[in-house]
Amino acid sequence: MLPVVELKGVTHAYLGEREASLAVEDLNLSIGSGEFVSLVGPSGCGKTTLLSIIAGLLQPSEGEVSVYGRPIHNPSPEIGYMLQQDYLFPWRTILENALLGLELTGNLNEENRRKTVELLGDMGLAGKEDAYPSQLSGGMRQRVALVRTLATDPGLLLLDEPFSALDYQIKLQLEDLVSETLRRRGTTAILVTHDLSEAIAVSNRVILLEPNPGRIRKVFTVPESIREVPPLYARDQPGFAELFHEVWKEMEQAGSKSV
Ligand SMILES: Nc1ncnc2c1ncn2[C@@H]1O[C@H](COP(=O)(O)OP(=O)(O)OP(=O)(O)O)[C@@H](O)[C@H]1O
Repeated sequence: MLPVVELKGVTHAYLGEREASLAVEDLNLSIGSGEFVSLVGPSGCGKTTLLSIIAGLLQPSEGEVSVYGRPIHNPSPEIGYMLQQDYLFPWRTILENALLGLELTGNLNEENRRKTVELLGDMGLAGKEDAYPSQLSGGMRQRVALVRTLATDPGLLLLDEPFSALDYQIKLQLEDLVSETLRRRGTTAILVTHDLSEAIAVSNRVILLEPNPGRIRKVFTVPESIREVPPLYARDQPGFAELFHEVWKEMEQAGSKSV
């Protein structure tokens, strides 16, 4: 089957006034349909750069990126992008915020509106449609942002530390909710996170990048015994602690890579 995301020899250098700095170098990666992949690694190893390239927001200096078999040069409605901050408009109600993506892509109709209301309900936000963002908790606002992203039904979802600003308890609940929703929809997802246990709990594969320049250091496949339960319980599954230590050790070595 055709991969959803394919990177071939992707290199990116940011051009400064005097010199260019190599952010990522020769990345090769293939992500299949419905797969959940996490990108982890020390600060500055190129996780956000890579996500921006896959989103079509940044053109790599070298190499090829394709999504659904087509080269990516611009953002596309097939690709949803969710960030750490929720970026809800304070003057719009929850439902109006949730419908924004559909409005912008010219896809707002009665059917999609009904589906979005349903999705708000799935995310535990029933009855909040007419509230304003300031009346909601941080965790609720983040769920609205997720509904807004999912409402356009992207086949590929890019998540850049979407849970990192939340309380631990809320973060665990959201991991479960997101993971369940994406599995049900068959959405392919790439998550950038600094939280190794989150990465292992939600993913099929954990990709460890190393810095200077950003390269793939190691790919860890999460065993089925961990995948078969929701993320909240994955942490208690046999093999979880061992895999966590393995990734942790490798990440420490990646972090000590000299400039
Ligand atoms: N706009 C930019 N201009 C110049 N250099 C940049 C720019 N954005 C990132 N870089 C550099 O590219 C490298 C990779 O940065 P990137 O933000 O992709 O890493 P990251 O792994 O997401 O980091 P973090 O975990 O700290 O968010 C770093 O050396 C960074 O300084």
